[in-house]
Amino acid sequence: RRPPGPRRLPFLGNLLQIPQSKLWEKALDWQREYGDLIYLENLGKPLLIVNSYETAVELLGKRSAIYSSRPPSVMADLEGWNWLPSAAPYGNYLRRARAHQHRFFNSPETLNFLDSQTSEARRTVKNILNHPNDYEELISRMSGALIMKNVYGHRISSEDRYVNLGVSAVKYIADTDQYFLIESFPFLRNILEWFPWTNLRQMTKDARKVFDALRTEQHDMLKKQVAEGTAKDCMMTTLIEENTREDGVIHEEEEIRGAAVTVFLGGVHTTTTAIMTFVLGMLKNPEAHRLGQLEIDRVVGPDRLPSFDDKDHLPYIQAICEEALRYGSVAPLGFPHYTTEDDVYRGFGIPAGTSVLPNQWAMSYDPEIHKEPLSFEPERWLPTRDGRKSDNPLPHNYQFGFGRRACVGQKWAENLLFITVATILSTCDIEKAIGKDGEPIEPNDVYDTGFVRSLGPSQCKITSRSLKAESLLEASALFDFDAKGEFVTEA
Ligand code: HEM
Repeated sequence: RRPPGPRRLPFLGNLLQIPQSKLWEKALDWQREYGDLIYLENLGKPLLIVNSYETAVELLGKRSAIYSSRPPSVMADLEGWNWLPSAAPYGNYLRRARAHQHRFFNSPETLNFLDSQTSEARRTVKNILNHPNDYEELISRMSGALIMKNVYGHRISSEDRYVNLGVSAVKYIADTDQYFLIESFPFLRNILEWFPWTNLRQMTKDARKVFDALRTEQHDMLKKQVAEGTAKDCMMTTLIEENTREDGVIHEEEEIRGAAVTVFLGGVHTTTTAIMTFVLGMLKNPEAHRLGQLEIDRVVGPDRLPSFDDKDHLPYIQAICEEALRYGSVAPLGFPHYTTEDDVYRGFGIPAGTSVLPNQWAMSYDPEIHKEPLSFEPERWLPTRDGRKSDNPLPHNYQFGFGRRACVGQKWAENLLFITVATILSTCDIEKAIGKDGEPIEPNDVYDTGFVRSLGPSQCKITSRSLKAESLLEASALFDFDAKGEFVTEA
């Protein structure tokens, strides 16, 4: 007996009922009829959508020994990205690559990149005040610049080759959905490759070039710099230095390469969407904007900019960040997990080879859980006057995935979100723009519907709060700051 779900047709299964986009919304509709587990089959391939946090923790967390693989992908082989650890099946290669990622992103060394996050956030806010209409581009550039600096010690240029490679790579991975026929019937690949109008052969050739360049270029340059003693402090320098044996061979070199590229590909769009959602939230809810500024003024005051040391004293800012993670629901269906053994849950059989999708969007938008889910309300995450806290799981506990595949960059992303939100609120006013008719223009609330959502800019006014704020930002563009907000020199 399979878990409940819409009726399946012979051979096609649920192919005709599965929508082309926003499957997460359809799955929440289905919940009324079938409960929080929805079982589907797509041309014979089993698919399980998990709508509730509790069940996701039960299956993907507590039973992670058998729920932690990724579905095999023919397109990953064809396009040459099957070496990315985030796409790898659960096993030793993945475990070793994740250990390298954790070595840098979740060890005390994490503290080192707090400095660069503070500096880059300040620099970016200063640029936003100079070019408010470009705020989306500047926020995206900030995430990219920081990842490149932290991972490869590379300062990006305005037309950076590696950043452009990253954008193309993410697009190739996201577009693989279009090739579901090849995924379902791998033998078709041989036929379709010869059909000139599918352009498959050329497309996969171009994709391979992109992924090959990502795999080798920065890595090889870093190796050279480490050998010459000119490498900057960053994840790759740390990993290469620590893993180079006496004979010069780098232990687990493939895992180290893969670990770095996945972090680069996984970190930029996701963090950008979370920060863009914060700006949207401020436009949707001016009272939240006002309360955030009041808290910053009380805790930080007008004579300095916020730093990570202030975090524990800024509960309202933290609640704004939680709400940005909920509202943005960056990866609405997470990344697919894949079962490696048969399992039984609540009396239902879940076969080995099932793709399991945690519906992180439903966890954020289920109206049975969140009152008025379409409102941006940081108050949801604050204790009430009598000290009662919300019973709902905090978005940072589910928006970054589950179990042994959970996001390795969570702390990094949460920190960048916090310091950007705090810096913007301490120095800028964000308001709706006024249209020709004299009425405020409603912000852009429509997300792109890829497997990682993105949000374009709104027409809005971003202005400086005071001359003092401007001069503090001006000074930060000239100097770097450490995690306590003290000036430090670049050396
Ligand atoms: C708001 C920002 C972010 C969100 C919402 C997010 C979300 C996620 C989610 C949902 C997954 C899949 C987890 C699963 O399979 O259960 C994931 C995986 C991953 N994320 Fe993030 N992420 C963010 C930022 C970052 C950053 C900044 C980095 C790197 C610095 C990063 C690196 C990764 C990597 C490497 C994986 C693959 C893990 C694996 O397959 O083993 N992410 N992320």
